[in-house]
Amino acid sequence: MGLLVDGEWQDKWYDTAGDGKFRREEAGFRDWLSADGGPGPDGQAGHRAEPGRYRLYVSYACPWAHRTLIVRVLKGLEDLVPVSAVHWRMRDHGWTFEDAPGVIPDPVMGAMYMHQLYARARPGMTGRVTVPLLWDQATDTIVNNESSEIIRMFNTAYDGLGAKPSNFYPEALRGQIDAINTRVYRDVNNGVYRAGFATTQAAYEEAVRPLFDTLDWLESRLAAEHWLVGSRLTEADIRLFTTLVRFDAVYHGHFKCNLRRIADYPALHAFTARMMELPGVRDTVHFDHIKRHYYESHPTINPTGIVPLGPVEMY
Ligand SMILES: N[C@@H](CCC(=O)N[C@@H](CS)C(=O)NCC(=O)O)C(=O)O
Repeated sequence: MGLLVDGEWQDKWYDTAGDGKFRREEAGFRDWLSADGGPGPDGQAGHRAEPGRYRLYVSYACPWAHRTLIVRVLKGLEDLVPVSAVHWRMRDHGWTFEDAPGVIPDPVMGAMYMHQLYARARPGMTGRVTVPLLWDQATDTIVNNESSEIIRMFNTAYDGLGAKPSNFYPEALRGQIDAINTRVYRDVNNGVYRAGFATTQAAYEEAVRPLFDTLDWLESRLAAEHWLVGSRLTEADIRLFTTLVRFDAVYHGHFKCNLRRIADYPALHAFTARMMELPGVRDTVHFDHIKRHYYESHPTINPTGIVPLGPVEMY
């Protein structure tokens, strides 16, 4: 675990000094991919969608990267946007392309470490080296490394190039989707990390209580409806799913989010199973990478690196 400082890699754990709270850094690359190469919704610099031009870099362990893999498969972009996948273990050198089952090497520069791609895109940069990221092979740089934006780009950018017509962020539902996303991001997606990486009892409890309040609230919504918004699959469901599917396997134990399991919530459990059955989604879920990543990458939380055998029942 580490970051780039003035273009040089430094091995450094998250800084929670002071109040013991984990704070996620803002993503640093925010250009936009669009059908015509025009600017993004807030005027971001545009890159034109073309078959094979962009490469998506993911970790199968990572819930943020997982969002992008799901939208990629649901939109039928597998041949249009190829993928590289890092090794599950993230230690002294951060994400690596060390050879192992499931790893898909980097063809752009034959990188061994993900930080080499960041330093190539922005020489001298200071910041964390995260997945997912979208690489533009034509301009040899990173387009974007913020998953919530990459899924919005994938949702429409390839519609004229053979993508499936589904729309996961329809105009009429945006207000409701945004409202759900805000709460789910704060209390659930990022909430599990705020619990797991907290270094004081108070910071941990401050994350765990709203996490379970929000899971209770989601349980009641999903007991009444199959999907979170508008009786149809939207990005709000995809964003919730990637945390729920990891919950009982890692967040419950490793991150101490153990007031309840997802298996104890009938509607959340059924929702997760339903998401798994969507065409192509099961193939995006790699429990081996998920479990080994968390238990092997965080020595301050799990010094032995032992990966628990359970839970027996998965989806
Ligand atoms: N805002 C980013 C967050 C991505 C992120 O934090 N990814 C984690 C893996 S799950 C990572 O690469 N962490 C490396 C680090 O923090 O140094 C997104 O949603 O795309």
